[in-house]
Amino acid sequence: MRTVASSSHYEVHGPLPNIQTGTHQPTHCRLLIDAIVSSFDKRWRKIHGPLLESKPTWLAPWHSFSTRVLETGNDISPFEAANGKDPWSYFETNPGHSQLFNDAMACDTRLTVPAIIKGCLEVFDGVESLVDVGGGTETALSLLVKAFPRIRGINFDLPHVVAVPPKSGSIENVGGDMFMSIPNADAAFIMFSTFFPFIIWSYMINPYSIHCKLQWVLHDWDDEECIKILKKCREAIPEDKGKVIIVEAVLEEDKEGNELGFVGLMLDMAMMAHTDKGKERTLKEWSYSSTIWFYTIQR
Ligand SMILES: C[S@@+](CC[C@H](N)C(=O)[O-])C[C@H]1O[C@@H](n2cnc3c(N)ncnc32)[C@H](O)[C@@H]1O
Repeated sequence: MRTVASSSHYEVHGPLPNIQTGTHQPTHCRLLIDAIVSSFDKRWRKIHGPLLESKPTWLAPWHSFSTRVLETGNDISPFEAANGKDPWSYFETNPGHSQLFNDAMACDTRLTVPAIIKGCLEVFDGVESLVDVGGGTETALSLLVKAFPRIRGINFDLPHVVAVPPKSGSIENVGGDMFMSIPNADAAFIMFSTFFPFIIWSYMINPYSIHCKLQWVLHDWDDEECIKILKKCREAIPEDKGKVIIVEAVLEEDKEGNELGFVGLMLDMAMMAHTDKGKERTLKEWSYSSTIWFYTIQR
């Protein structure tokens, strides 16, 4: 077992069996986030998630949720059925709601990125430039660049998201569509804000040069769409080195009574309500890739 982090806040467990990678030995560390969880109640009041979740726009999809579940071949998400557009198009024409969504994402990010920095420090070894794919309003990158001042950060998101005034002068903001093209960088990061448990996948091409980051983005999309996004990430990073870091929730199978199992299921339902084909995935579903270096961080 390789120890990634050990402190009073984090407990490191051994590797999971049956996870194979190509050339690199997988590392699996479970980190207990006591500090964050214990302060959660206090922070909750400052978290924008409940504000977002209680908005009529966000609540309406749940009223047609059963139709989505019961009717096969129903490809329009309850969000689109209720609001006439998919969330990303809706946000484009509703700046107030867009800001609320981005603030909610940023709140989650402020909880999880410090845990990533503390628990998975070596993932960022040797990283010189990092593009945060679907990075929202640059919260994750601000924290990462502060922790690793050598990193040149590129925050990449839809044009209307990066059009809001940047938080930090040190991060480059680029607007675009990740299905078309992703700005070149040493590393890409994909994260779609959510609560624990989450998983960091580090697609290893070269262990010392990280090139792409995706944080909580892939759970918005089905497998085919994820493959398209990942191919664009591959094009964005240098051929001979670099990696894509993916931060996502992981559903746990066969864990009856797991107190946080319900959180994953709740997120899975939220994806069903708010996105066309998004879903949370189990460890088995994430394990299809052949060369993975990964960590899970879990309460
Ligand atoms: C759930 S948010 C995650 C934000 C951020 N990664 C975080 O963890 O807080 C998903 C992000 O993907 C962005 N997004 C959706 N479709 C996109 C596209 N086609 N190209 C680029 N970004 C996109 C959204 O605007 C949003 O900021």
